Amino acid sequence: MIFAFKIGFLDIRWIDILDILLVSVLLYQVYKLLKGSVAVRVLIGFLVLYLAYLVVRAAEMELLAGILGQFMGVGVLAAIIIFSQEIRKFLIVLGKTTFRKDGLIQTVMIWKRKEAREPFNITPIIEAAKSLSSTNTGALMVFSRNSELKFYADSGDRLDAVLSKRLLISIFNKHSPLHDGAIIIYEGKILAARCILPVSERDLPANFGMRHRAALGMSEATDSLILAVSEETGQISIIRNGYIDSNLSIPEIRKRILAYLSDKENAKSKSKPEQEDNLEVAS
Ligand SMILES: Nc1ncnc2c1ncn2[C@@H]1O[C@H](COP(=O)(O)OP(=O)(O)OP(=O)(O)O)[C@@H](O)[C@H]1O
Repeated sequence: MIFAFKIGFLDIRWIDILDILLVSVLLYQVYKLLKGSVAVRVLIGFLVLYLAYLVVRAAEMELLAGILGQFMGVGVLAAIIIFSQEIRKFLIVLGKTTFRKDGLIQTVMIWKRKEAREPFNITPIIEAAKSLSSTNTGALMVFSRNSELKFYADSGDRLDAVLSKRLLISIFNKHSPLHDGAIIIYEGKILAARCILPVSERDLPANFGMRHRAALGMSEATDSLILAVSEETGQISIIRNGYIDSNLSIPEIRKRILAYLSDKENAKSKSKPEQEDNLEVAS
């Protein structure tokens, strides 16, 4: 056997290094696929349990290793059920890139391009939000920076439309067949309208209705930022990571959206509140 080097009593082989590299690449790809969805937390939970199992087994703690081993066995089956949608998506992506000419190179190029992504022009959104607010027209806009939020986009009508103030106002016009539900904005386009968002179970002040509850639920379940315009008050709110920020000035709204899109948010708006029962509504 050819050994690469030795750490203490451990003989590291070249094949071990390759093994570690491949597992790292695989884990990173799975993380990228799940990033932005609640499934990533479940995945981290599984990984922590698996690491604990390896440590306990190496320490020869028979009883605990047995219990964790049983759990891991069932865990694999449970993971397949929990991640069935993601596994399907992963296999589709894999199939698409493998069978395309120079698929792997193309995939790497796409990732590289996404790393260097610049935020798009959000002026039409800001202008539309101002106009919707002044006419007390309810609106719900979900911004996503790293995924199409396919599960949610599929619940509505696919548009793939170029952003414009007039289009946004038309969509949220009370007589428009597209006005109900949320729109999803991704890479400078309106991906879909009439999307159904997950609803938060938390207690909210009476002045917030279903629209804000759905915005809050979406911010808890995904890595998105949501802009909501209240139908009653015309107030514009930014919802992110389980926080609702109302009464923001227009420049502040613009700043928050741009910071989110360029991944330059400050720690406060990124982090979760320390106390779960805090009412995370800043107005
Ligand atoms: N789960 C959901 N996903 C997406 N949109 C939703 C959801 N629930 C409600 N909405 C949107 O909110 C709209 C209004 O709901 P409702 O009348 O309860 O809110 P509201 O009292 O005007 O809300 P708010 O005060 O939060 O603006 C619905 O017509 C729909 O467009």
